[in-house]
Amino acid sequence: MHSFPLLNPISNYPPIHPLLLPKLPNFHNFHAKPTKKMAFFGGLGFKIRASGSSGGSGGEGGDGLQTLREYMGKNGENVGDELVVLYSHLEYACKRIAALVASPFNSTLAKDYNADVGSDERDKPKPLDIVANEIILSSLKNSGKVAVMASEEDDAPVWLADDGPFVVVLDPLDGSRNIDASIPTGTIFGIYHRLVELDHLQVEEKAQLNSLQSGTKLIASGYVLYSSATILCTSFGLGTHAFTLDHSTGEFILTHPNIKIPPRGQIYSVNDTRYFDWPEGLRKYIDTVRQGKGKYPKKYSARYICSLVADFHRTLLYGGLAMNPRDHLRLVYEANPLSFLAEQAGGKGSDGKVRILSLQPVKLHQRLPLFLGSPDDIDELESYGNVQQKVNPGYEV
Ligand SMILES: O=P(O)(O)OC[C@H]1O[C@](O)(COP(=O)(O)O)[C@@H](O)[C@@H]1O
Repeated sequence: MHSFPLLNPISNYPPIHPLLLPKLPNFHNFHAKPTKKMAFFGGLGFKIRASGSSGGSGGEGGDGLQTLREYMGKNGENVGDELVVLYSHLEYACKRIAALVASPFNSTLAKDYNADVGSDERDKPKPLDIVANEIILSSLKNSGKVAVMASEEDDAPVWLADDGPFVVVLDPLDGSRNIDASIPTGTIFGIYHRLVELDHLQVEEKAQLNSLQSGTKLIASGYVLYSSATILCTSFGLGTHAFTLDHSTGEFILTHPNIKIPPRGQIYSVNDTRYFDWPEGLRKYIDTVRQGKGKYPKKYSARYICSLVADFHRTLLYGGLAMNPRDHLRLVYEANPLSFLAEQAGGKGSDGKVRILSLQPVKLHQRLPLFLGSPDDIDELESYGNVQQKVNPGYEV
């Protein structure tokens, strides 16, 4: 029997430094610029032209492909060098997380950690959440561009650099409770400018206040979906665009420029075993659309992965609604960044009554009902009035 050397999945992405590689065809070079040939090996054997407000076609390397870095650069959306540096560190962290969640070692890490954790596991951070958090923290620190990082996994925001121009809020690994079944997971992030007018305050206070900015102040947000493909979907305020990781080159390639959510979908996404804890309005709405008796005379179907990034990603592409009607998801780390993306794609983010981005966060870990999706579907849902689940007894699974 062969025995394979044990690689630490956390510290081995990319697995081999390119300078140590023997002379191989260039699709093995993780740092090379994508070419058509390399893209073929990565499964991206088609041409894409960036559309959108940037004027778009600039930044392509003549091969019809555009990387995230090119898209952000001077010939693309031109978001500024500092944000480009920040994104390259964030990208790197997310590639490491993608490698980690796909690694045979992730369950080993989980077991080691769980040995020390008490019986009330459900709302405790899962081990991979913590590892992912550390990976992102270290990358953001190295970028030198982040003043403060506020993470769902930390009680308080971490102050990183006095002169960092940006504030990053994030959920490092959402959906990780299903990781043992290889269910898709995701990283969600939002980016604000550092509030220079708060620079004179004590670190704790300015860290907190910078992280509690209203969603209307977001300058960028995004998610990375770890699924059959690793997809980084982002917006800098000029549309929502998705980039797929080409594993042969290590580059995120623009595959879904200017996503437009359909005005209506035919899918609702919710944990509907909670039906009997729902208020009358929400029950009525779901009963109506699944019978095809709503304003859109089609019978709706249910899809619920129970992984917010995956449910939201599908909703962005196919339309309909992704919702969690109880006070469970977080305004700062999840609802605001995803609502920003939804709006930039022509969709809506609502708490069932008002626009998510209009809410001023008062607590870092503030939870709320969240409804994201097609504009006409969200409007119809809100018209039922009473759709927020106030009964929240706690659920075991
Ligand atoms: O238990 P519910 O209400 O179906 O909630 C599921 C949602 O919770 C999440 O798992 C996040 O919850 P955690 O932050 O506790 O992991 C989402 O990915 C998912 O959409």
